[in-house]
Amino acid sequence: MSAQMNARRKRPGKDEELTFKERLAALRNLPAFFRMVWQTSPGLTIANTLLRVAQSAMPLSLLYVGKLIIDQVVLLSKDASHSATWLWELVAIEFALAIVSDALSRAISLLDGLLGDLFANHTSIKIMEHAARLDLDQFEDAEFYDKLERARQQTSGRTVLLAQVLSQVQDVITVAFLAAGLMIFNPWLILLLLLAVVPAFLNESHFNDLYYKLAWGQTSDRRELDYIRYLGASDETAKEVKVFDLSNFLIDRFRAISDKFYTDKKTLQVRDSIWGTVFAFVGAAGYYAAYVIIILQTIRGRLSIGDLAFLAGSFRQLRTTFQGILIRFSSVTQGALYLRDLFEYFEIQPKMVAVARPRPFPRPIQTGFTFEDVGFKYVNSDKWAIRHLSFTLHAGEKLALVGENGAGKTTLVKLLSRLYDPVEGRILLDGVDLREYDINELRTQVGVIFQDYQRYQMTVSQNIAVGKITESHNQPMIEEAARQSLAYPLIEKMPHGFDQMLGRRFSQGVELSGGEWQKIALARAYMKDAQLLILDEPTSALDARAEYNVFLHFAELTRDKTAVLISHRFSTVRMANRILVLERGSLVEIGSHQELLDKKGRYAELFELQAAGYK
Ligand SMILES: Nc1ncnc2c1ncn2[C@@H]1O[C@H](COP(=O)(O)OP(=O)(O)OP(=O)(O)O)[C@@H](O)[C@H]1O
Repeated sequence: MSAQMNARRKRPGKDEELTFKERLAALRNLPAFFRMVWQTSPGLTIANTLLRVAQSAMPLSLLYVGKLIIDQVVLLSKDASHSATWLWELVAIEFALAIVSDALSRAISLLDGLLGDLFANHTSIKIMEHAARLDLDQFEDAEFYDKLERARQQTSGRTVLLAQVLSQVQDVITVAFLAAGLMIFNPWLILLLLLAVVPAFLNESHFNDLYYKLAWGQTSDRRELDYIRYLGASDETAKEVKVFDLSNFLIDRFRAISDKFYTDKKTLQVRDSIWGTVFAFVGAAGYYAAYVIIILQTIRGRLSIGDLAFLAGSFRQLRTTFQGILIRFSSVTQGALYLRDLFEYFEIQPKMVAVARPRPFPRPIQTGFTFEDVGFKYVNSDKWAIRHLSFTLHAGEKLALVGENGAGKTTLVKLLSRLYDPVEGRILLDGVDLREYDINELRTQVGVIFQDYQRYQMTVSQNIAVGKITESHNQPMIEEAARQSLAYPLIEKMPHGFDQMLGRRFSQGVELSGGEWQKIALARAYMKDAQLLILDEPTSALDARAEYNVFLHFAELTRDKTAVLISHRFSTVRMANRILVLERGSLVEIGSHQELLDKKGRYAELFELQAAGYK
């Protein structure tokens, strides 16, 4: 079983209980979380902390000044000759404290907001940076996707966690201040306080576990829900949804999943609110018991009226703050559990490790690429996509790959460009394993345009520049690439030329035909000065004449380069020096067009088949 599967088994399942210990263990993620917050902005983090410490002293100060005011008022009401100066000074102090406290809360919530936004951006960037380091096959794993999804959710959810943890620290200090005040008058009140809040906390904590487990178990369904929502309401899918009349099918599926989400959550929410009410009652009983004690002591003359107001106020405030802390503890640990998902995602390491001392890429390539008994299967499949494949792609050669759908042509190309490494055998470049070369250098020296290339909803220039993004400001180079791919005349006719926005997603974007998109995408191949150029059916949407011209041009432009092209059109394929025929992942024939025709084998058969279609 894979390490990932093992990791999954350890996670709380439907029947497993998330223990208190596990919750505490999740708190271990907090230091790493704070490191990330600190990296986001040291200045804002310090300012936020200082303001919160100042704010935590406010409740006790306000209550105490309030007590002094009441005592003064009582004194003055009994003895009118007493000076009132101290009373008015106290009122002025309370007024000042109230203003400062209000200003502090506003400043804190401002800093929370700013820090939260910066943190969300910082985390999103880290998630993207990490995704860029991972291997392609990791993206093809559903479990990986779930992790990525949960990590992605962290970015906004965790800004709340940040405010919660900081408020928690602030409230703990507030409680310490208030409790100290209470202890001085009557330590027993603290015991009553615990009785009033602990049961409510345990209840809250229990339900938070259940909410977390519910959300955890729903991750992959939630992904499906997002996908259906996208299919049902997106410019890219609208055409097919209409033509195939899919909307009801999609809506029914959406309703089925979302109804289940709703029912599961509703059951939990109803139980939560019933128990919450019961424990709120217990809490209120604790508070009023304490109130009665304080009142009795005041009647007996042991406490002044000011003391009564101070203690009752302190107790009430302590109860709310303490309850807040305990309840928040539960959501902080829950947040920390989600953090575990984020850090688990960051822990996923690419399997294609770079060699310690990579070899420089040969310039120029001497002998070429040799496949030695290469076998490959995708992680999510038991079937060999390629098996026992041996051949050499000679330096400077133009090789065409031919084979029926699913024969393994694209897979071969992905292996050549090291998107994957072979599972069996090896691929050599000038006699040395491809894995020994620097992967980044390899990527600059091998240019590939895939059949499912991306149609970026960006400008024409940007769409071409993705071929070599470091040259995105090199307009002459971009225009030259467009000339070479024969896209130039098309771009010239666009209202904004190279600055034309493509696609329908953004305003003023124009949509292109399939063939027009291909010409633009092809220009990416010419952005790189790569030694090996691979075109994987990037011309399938071009009409026959356009494809012929593109390849004629391609052959001319790559005269001293090595090239691999995949096409289902034999008029194009025959331009190659040699043709490799693949069938179910294995090589069946290799040779020039004429040699293969003379051989009257698989190639000749496929060629005749196509020729007959044109007759
Ligand atoms: N990402 C993937 N995960 C699992 N299996 C895959 C994946 N990509 C391709 N395959 C499988 O590998 C085999 C070879 O696919 P490949 O895309 O290389 O074929 P191809 O010759 O390029 O086909 P086509 O002419 O249709 O583009 C197929 O059986 C396909 O189902």
